[in-house]
Amino acid sequence: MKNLKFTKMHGAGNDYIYVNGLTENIENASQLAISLSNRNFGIGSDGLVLILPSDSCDFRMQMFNSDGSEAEMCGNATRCVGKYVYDNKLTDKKEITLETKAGTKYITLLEGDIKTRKVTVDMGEPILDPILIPVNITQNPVLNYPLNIDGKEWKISCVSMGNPHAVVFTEGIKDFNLPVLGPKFETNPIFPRKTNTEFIEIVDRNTLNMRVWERGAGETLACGTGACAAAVAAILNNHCDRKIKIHLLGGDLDIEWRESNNHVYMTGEAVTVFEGTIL
Ligand SMILES: N[C@H](CCC[C@H](N)C(=O)O)C(=O)O
Repeated sequence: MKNLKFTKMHGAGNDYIYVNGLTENIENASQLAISLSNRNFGIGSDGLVLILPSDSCDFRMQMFNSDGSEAEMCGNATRCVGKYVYDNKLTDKKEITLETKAGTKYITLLEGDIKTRKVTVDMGEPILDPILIPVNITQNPVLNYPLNIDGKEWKISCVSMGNPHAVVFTEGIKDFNLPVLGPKFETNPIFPRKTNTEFIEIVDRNTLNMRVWERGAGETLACGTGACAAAVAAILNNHCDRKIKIHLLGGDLDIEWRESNNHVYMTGEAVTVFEGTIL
C-alpha cells in the first residue's frame, strides 16, 4: 500500500497502527495488518485499526489483530480512536459515538493534549451467557470453572465484552511463560472462537495485577476489553468491589462496573507516538 498515511498510537502500551479510512483506500485490511504489524519488516504493532464512516454513529472502527484476524471490539483502540478523530479535526466533539462489531461505544475525551489524553469509554454491558461468549460450558455464568491443561487444573471465569475472555485468578504471574501457556488457553477446543486469557493477581478489593495473552496477537502490554472482563469476573467472584484499578505491564486502567445501568466504564490514557507514510 504505497503512500499510505498512518498514525501510531498506544493505550497502556497496547500499540496499533491507525489509518483514516475516510481518506485512505484500504484493500485487504487483514493482510495489511499482518505485514504492517511485523516488528522487523513493517511498522511494528499489535494490529491495525481503521477509522471509517458510519450511518449510525459519529465513526466506525474496524480492528485487526497482528495475525490478521478481525476482532469484535478493542478497548484500548477505542480510546485512541476518540483522541485521533478529535486531534485530526474530524470532529470537534468530546463526546463521541463509535460503531463497532460489538455495538455502539460511547467515548468521552478528558484532559490532555496532542501527545497524551485521558479517555473514558462506556464499554456497555458484560456478556455472561456461555452461549453468547461463546464457550462450551453449561454453567451460567461461568465462574471458577475447572479447566485441565496438561495435567494442571486452572479455574476460569468467562466474560465477553463483545469478544471472548477467560479470566484466571492466580499468583506469581510475572513468572508465567505465556508464549507456552497462552496458546493452550487461546486455542482450547472449549472456545469455538478462541479466547483472550487474563492472568490476574488480587492485590486488594480495589486493585488487580494483570498479564494477558490475546487472541490473535499473543502477549500484549495491556488489553482494555480484558481489563473490563477481569474486573467483572473479580466482582462476580466477590474478590473486588465495583471500582478497580488494574496494573498492566504497559500502564494502569481504571474500571467501574456500575450497578445502576450494568455498564462497564474504562478510563485510561491514549497516546500518539508518531505519524508516517508507507513508501
Ligand atoms: N485480541 C482481541 C482484540 C484486541 C483487544 C484488546 N487489545 C483491547 O484493548 O481490548 C480479540 O481478538 O478479541
